[in-house]
Amino acid sequence: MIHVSRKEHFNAAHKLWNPNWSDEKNFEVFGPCANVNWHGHNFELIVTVKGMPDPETGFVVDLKKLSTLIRRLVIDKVDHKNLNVDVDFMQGKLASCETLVMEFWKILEPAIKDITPNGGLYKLKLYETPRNFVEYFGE
Ligand SMILES: Nc1nc2c(c(=O)[nH]1)N=C([C@H](O)[C@H](O)COP(=O)(O)OP(=O)(O)OP(=O)(O)O)CN2
Repeated sequence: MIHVSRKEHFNAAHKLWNPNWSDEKNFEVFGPCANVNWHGHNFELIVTVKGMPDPETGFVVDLKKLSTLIRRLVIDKVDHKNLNVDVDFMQGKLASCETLVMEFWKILEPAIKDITPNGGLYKLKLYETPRNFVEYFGE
């Protein structure tokens, strides 16, 4: 099995805020990430596909097709957006990295299967800052 990865980039605003809590509790738990007027990040999303190379192309997945798919299905929906306000699949959800990768997985997994006949989505890695990142394997 070979792992093949593509990195994409997006900028987005958000705030960490639990609507079931008081303002005081949100500020206590989330600190500056609960800033009422939002804050932004330069996110990096790394999508890893696992599979066997096709004997006719040598590819596990065509990286150009993978990039086009990630941009169309995910990046175009979140880039230069407010994650809490503008993004349909984040409505009513806490705008953490954990939530984002789980939502990205639901969108990307079936679409990647279609372009990866001998494999599929293996891992999503999302950097929110150069030092904060999460990884998700679909379970
Ligand atoms: N488990 C999670 N914890 C936190 C998340 C998250 O999505 N999941 N998010 C945040 C904030 O949105 C943001 O990432 C905090 O940024 P910051 O602490 O400023 O991160 P830096 O790496 O830039 O900070 P340094 O202190 O300079 O290293 C918080 N927690």
